[in-house]
Amino acid sequence: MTIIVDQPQFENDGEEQKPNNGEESGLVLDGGFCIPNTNSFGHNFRDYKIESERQKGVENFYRTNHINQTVDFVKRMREEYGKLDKVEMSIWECCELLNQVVDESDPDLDEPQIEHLLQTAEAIRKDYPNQDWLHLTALIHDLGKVLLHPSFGELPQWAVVGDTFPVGCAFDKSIVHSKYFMENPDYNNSNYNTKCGIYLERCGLDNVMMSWGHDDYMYLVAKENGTSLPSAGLFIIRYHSFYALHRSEAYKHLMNEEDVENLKWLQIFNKYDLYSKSKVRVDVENVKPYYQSLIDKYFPAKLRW
Ligand SMILES: O[C@H]1[C@H](O)[C@@H](O)[C@H](O)[C@@H](O)[C@H]1O
Ligand SMILES: [Fe+2]
Ligand SMILES: [Fe+2]
Repeated sequence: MTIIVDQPQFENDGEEQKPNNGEESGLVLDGGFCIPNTNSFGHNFRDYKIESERQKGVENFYRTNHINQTVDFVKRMREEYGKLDKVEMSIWECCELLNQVVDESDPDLDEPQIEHLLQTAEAIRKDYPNQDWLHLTALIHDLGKVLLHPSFGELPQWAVVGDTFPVGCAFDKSIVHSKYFMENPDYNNSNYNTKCGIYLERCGLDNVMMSWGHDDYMYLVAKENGTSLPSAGLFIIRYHSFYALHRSEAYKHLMNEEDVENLKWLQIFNKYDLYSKSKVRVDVENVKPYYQSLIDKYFPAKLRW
């Protein structure tokens, strides 16, 4: 594991970094980051087939998730949490609040959530020192998990964490533990169970309803609070759990051209999100001033959640 945890010295020319697609800038997808062979438990990453107590819990999690994430449920959640009337707090306060929640869907993570945020952000910062928006995106990508906290109504795990997928069209086989979709009421609904379902081909992911969880919620919070993060940053936040798309290439027929461009950044980001989960602790106080400066640049001091 090669994450440098001491505050790295980067030259910052203070210039706004515009995202572009990987091809134009000649970005290499592996940016020098070293992918470890095993997770904190000594297993392969995202191996959902291993026989273990933890995996039983994860499988049970996905069963409930796949049964309950329906078009109706997503509509209700979007409406309720779109009000942003639950809490008022800063981004950093939310990072700290997140330490009080546990993600039961994750077979790889065994650290407090803030460790994961900073490990991801520091690893990506090392390889892409000039893309400050990407560092901040990494820091905040999982903040939507505060939906598990009592001050947000303490939503159940299945409504907050785990991989996401579109609702309103057929569930793809590549989704983790996809057999449990057979028990989802939308599974037999002929409006919802075809390749495009209620959507048009190439309609753009912005027009597609994703299963409700921390991705879509954090996207909404960032957008509605007027963030100046570029569209690629918002795309990463919104679709980082959509493994069926960014790993298995399912649902590509729903993307428009902007999605295709943004997907390149998501695929870069994913490696850091997934493989930086390690026992190497980040010195939070040491790196906080840097991340606070990014928060000040891209967000208001207080946000509505
Ligand atoms: O279990 C994990 C975890 O909940 C992550 O935050 C999410 O982004 C992943 O997609 C999921 O597999
Ligand atoms: Fe996540
Ligand atoms: Fe994450």
